[in-house]
Amino acid sequence: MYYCYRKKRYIMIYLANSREMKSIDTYSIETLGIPSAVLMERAAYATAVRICEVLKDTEGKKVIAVCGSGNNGGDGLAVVRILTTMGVSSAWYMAGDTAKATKETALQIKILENMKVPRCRSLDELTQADLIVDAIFGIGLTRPVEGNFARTVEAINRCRAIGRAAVCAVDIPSGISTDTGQVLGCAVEADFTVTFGTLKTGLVLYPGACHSGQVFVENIGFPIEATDQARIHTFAFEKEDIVRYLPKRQAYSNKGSYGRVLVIAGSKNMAGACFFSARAAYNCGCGLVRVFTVQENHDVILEKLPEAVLTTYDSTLVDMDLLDQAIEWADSVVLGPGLTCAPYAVNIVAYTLKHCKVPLVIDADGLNIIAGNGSLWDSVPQNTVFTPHLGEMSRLSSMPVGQMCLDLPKTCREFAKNHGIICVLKDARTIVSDGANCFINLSGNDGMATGGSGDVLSGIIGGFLAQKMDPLTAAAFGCFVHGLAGDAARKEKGAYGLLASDIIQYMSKIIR
Ligand SMILES: NC(=O)C1=CN([C@@H]2O[C@H](COP(=O)(O)OP(=O)(O)OC[C@H]3O[C@@H](n4cnc5c(N)ncnc54)[C@H](OP(=O)(O)O)[C@@H]3O)[C@@H](O)[C@H]2O)[C@@H](O)CC1
Ligand SMILES: Nc1ncnc2c1ncn2[C@@H]1O[C@H](COP(=O)(O)OP(=O)(O)O)[C@@H](O)[C@H]1O
Ligand SMILES: [K+]
Repeated sequence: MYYCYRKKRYIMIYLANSREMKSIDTYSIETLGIPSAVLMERAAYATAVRICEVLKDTEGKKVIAVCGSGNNGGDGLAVVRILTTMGVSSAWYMAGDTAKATKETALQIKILENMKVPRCRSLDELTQADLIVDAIFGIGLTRPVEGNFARTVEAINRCRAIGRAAVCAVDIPSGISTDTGQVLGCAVEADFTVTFGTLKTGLVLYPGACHSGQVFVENIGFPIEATDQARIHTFAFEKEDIVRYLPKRQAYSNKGSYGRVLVIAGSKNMAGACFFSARAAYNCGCGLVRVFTVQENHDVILEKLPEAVLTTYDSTLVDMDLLDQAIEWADSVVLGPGLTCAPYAVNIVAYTLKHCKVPLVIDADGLNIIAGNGSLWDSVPQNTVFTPHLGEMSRLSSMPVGQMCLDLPKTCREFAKNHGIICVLKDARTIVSDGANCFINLSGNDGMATGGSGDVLSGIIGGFLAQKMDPLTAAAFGCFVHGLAGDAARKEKGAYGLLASDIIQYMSKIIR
């Protein structure tokens, strides 16, 4: 859960990487002249207040800050001073070399020494803490945590694991990469994180999100122009964005006003994929859905989704004129769920890629067919939305999954840029990119790791495309709505019993 002070300042949530965050810092300090000590004081005060809230009754409780020699350490030291002045028993431990302290951090050390605030000299003393402030590394972490630093991180994690102390991370848990959320060597596991100015990508991407606990985003006085000039390029939707982005309904309208989606999906014994995709397209408001599928699925689709228009084909002899008419009819096309990779399906995909002039979503076997037939790339229309999960992405890009996971936003952005498409890289935190900007989806849950869940997503994106949403927004907003519906379904049904059909059912609670 993310608490942002920034309400109404921007549409959507901004997610900074370390370069962008440093640019905000530097611009505020060097160009606008805000003293760095002022920012540090506000950061520390906000953290101290959150710590008091979490501890509730601070009487008899002890806080120890573990500090590095960079400005993250300076924040931790200032927290100790502020808590001390609030009457909270506090102490500090230097994990970094004091000789290397930045001038801001050196100043904080001097003040604590002047105030005679107790300094811990051994990691063993951490066991006396009720709450440990992790201020070893913030956005300045540049390499894996090793040696004494690693031992310090492990000592903090041990105190937390035995239930001795809660842990508050300052800005980001030490050891987590601000850019990728990866653990660099080892990382602190926090109960909560107080971060400054804006959310960081590393706080929401896994495994960083698991290490961060609850995240509080605090305003420490960065002016808006400092954020603007940093040109942050990663965003996330929040619930308030639903009404802003949802296609408007008009009283003076008819089903022709809300677009027609063609779902080219399903195969023998795979009727569910086209049903899920088509039903989800209807549920996000589009006017008409046509399903183009094998004749074996005729009865089941008519029974399960009588609202759909149906065109069926004989897979032993696909009538391309029928496909052509269906494509001509559509305002958007969803291609691939449950299609199989049989030769007839390859022909369908090749034909659709060549002749489709409306926005296109390619999912599942549509992706596998392109991965297995490289020449098809030549006919992929610009701005087509690709929705691979990690396995499909690995087949498409020939990159091992492990390598992709080291930097999912980069993998997604570069793939989109290289192919001129919109990439929806599906995972526990789905990333969407057009090659320049990135969206990280913050909705959804592990209950959605269930068959058919991805088919639902392709239908939602197709439905928004048919309603004239631009492809990047349709893809990113589609993921957000999909995840919110999954969250609503989980709330009532739990994670274990959650089915793809529940996601569809709960969509109408999210968009109304
Ligand atoms: N600017 C401001 O005024 C404000 C900043 N703020 C706060 O400052 C934080 C950023 O501070 P920062 O830039 O000083 O970096 P920080 O995260 O403390 O670490 C840098 C130190 O770590 C070292 N180091 C890195 N990796 C290492 C490793 N693996 N193993 C060992 N050493 C390693 C690195 O050493 P070096 O690479 O130079 O050898 C350097 O000494 C930010 O997160 C926020 O909390 C707020 O108060 C708002 C105002
Ligand atoms: N742990 C999770 N947290 C959030 N979303 C998830 C999680 N696991 C799966 N999902 C979502 O569920 C969907 C699964 O899609 P996909 O793997 O294509 O499923 P299928 O092929 O069964 O339809 C994706 O949108 C993915 O982001
Ligand atoms: K930290």
